[in-house]
Amino acid sequence: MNAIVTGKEMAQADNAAIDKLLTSETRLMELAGRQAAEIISRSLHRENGQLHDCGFLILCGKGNNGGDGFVLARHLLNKGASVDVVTLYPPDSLKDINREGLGILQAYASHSSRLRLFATLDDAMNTIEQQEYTAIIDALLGTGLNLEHEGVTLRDPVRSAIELINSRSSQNASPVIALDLPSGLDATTGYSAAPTIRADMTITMAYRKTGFFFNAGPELTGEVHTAEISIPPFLLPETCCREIDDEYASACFTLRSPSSAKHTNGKLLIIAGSLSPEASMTGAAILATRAALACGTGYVCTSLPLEAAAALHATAPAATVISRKPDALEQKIRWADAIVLGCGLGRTPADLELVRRLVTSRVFTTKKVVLDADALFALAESGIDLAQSGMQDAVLTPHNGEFSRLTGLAIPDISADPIMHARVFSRNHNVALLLKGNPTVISSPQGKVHLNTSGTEALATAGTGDILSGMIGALAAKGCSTFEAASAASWFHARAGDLAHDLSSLVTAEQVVHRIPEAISEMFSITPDTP
Ligand SMILES: NC(=O)C1=CN([C@@H]2O[C@H](COP(=O)(O)OP(=O)(O)OC[C@H]3O[C@@H](n4cnc5c(N)ncnc54)[C@H](O)[C@@H]3O)[C@@H](O)[C@H]2O)[C@@H](O)CC1
Ligand SMILES: Nc1ncnc2c1ncn2[C@@H]1O[C@H](COP(=O)(O)OP(=O)(O)O)[C@@H](O)[C@H]1O
Ligand SMILES: [K+]
Repeated sequence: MNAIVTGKEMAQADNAAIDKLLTSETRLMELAGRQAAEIISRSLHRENGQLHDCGFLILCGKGNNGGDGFVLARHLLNKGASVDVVTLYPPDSLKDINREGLGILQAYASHSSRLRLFATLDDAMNTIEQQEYTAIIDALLGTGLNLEHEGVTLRDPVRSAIELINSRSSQNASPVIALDLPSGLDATTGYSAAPTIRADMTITMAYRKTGFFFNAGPELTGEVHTAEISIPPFLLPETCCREIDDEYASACFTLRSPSSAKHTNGKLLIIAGSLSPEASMTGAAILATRAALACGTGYVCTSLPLEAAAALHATAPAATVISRKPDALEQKIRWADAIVLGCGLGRTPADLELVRRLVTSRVFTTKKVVLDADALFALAESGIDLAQSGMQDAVLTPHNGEFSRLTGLAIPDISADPIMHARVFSRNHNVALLLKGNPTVISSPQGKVHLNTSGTEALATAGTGDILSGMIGALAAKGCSTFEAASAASWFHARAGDLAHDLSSLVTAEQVVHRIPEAISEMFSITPDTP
């Protein structure tokens, strides 16, 4: 799984490369600029990587991001391009490494007419206005910018440079390439300053940054390429965020062994669905049950009001049904390898009491447990502290609204930094958390965080959350921890959504369930029977 890092983690890894691997900062910067030139020439589809017919404008700030820009300028020149470089700050305000980078360019300028150096934006304006560029390169700010909140105003000369780049790009269609990240974007949170570069392409150093996935990040980075600059993954903290991929998801999925039996292939209890004279939420139980069966679970038993049993049997005949009677439930809880609690359970006092009783009983808390929907509502209402109740391996699967109710945090605060909030919640309550969204964040009590960046608005329809709960329960029943099950299931769930319909706007929860076998079997090169 690829790492996705915060600004701080990236700076720590940069420092570790320098301190522990004895890689000089100059070498890292050289690799950054050189790799960026390679990526640019590849993306322009140039033969032999030569750029003789290309012209670039590079605007450089005073930090190391600007230093990357000086190195890039040199490598673009070496490939035959013409390059205009604007330095926004006087050389004596630059750090040694960046002054050296600029010094090399100044020496180049005395030999090459293809390089023009401008000491200020004003000096460059006339030239820039008359010139068509193959691309404009933003080397103004990188991971050195930290924003307290969205919309912090930047000062000149950076502000004018960003405004110039954005307006040039909208007038002349000169594509904008951001080095490391679009200037003005906070690498960690995805907050954007006023103004922030709107890039067509971002060439990020070593690892993608968490800010690319949240807040303004997704709209501003354009296509993201990662430049390999010799900062190996072992320099990253164990707990840094990882992106779930097909390899991870399939490693978490256990195929049945030839000698297996139904009771060794995962026994899952789903306590879901409700029926009253006023309303029915039987569908939630049916979707969760069908999703669990579609994941190849050996045995699925669903507890729901018995009047609804016929409806469940009509679409999931392989599942057994039990009532909500305490004795029957307790017996099945003992039997189960994993339990899903909450989808469409209801919010009556009796439902709240059921959840309270279960999450405080040892027979339940020692199982792998998935708590979703109305179980989360009941937890919030009862104020039960899960850390106290001693859940041994549980995952909660809220969307932002449910998480807000559970934590008292405002929804905008949650969406501003979901990774941080998920991490804190998991640690404080000793449970895994799957915070739904695009992307979905999954955190473990030990501080690990996975991001599921796959999936689209195909899943933005009622019932897909019930399906996800059933899938998590299935993978947990088959052997994964709830953290692994939540991570892998969210990936397969998203894939099933992708496969459900050519037009994502028309996807229904039913179609997602139908596609689960295909989403899983394509990982194992098995052709599923068409449902
Ligand atoms: N060893 C390293 O540290 C490496 C760093 N690299 C590059 O270095 C970048 C990070 O370099 P730096 O830490 O020097 O930081 P930056 O280059 O991102 O910029 C920091 C500079 O921006 C200014 N600044 C901060 N907040 C500002 C604001 N609100 N308005 C205007 N100016 C502001 C600061 O005065 C500082 O001089 C990375 O993004 C990457 O491009 C790469 O060269 C790879 C190796
Ligand atoms: N725009 C989107 N892009 C990707 N995934 C989405 C999007 N909208 C919703 N989802 C996913 O769909 C599921 C919806 O779950 P939930 O809100 O609990 O639905 P319900 O309660 O109706 O079943 C979650 O897994 C969520 O991450
Ligand atoms: K930049």
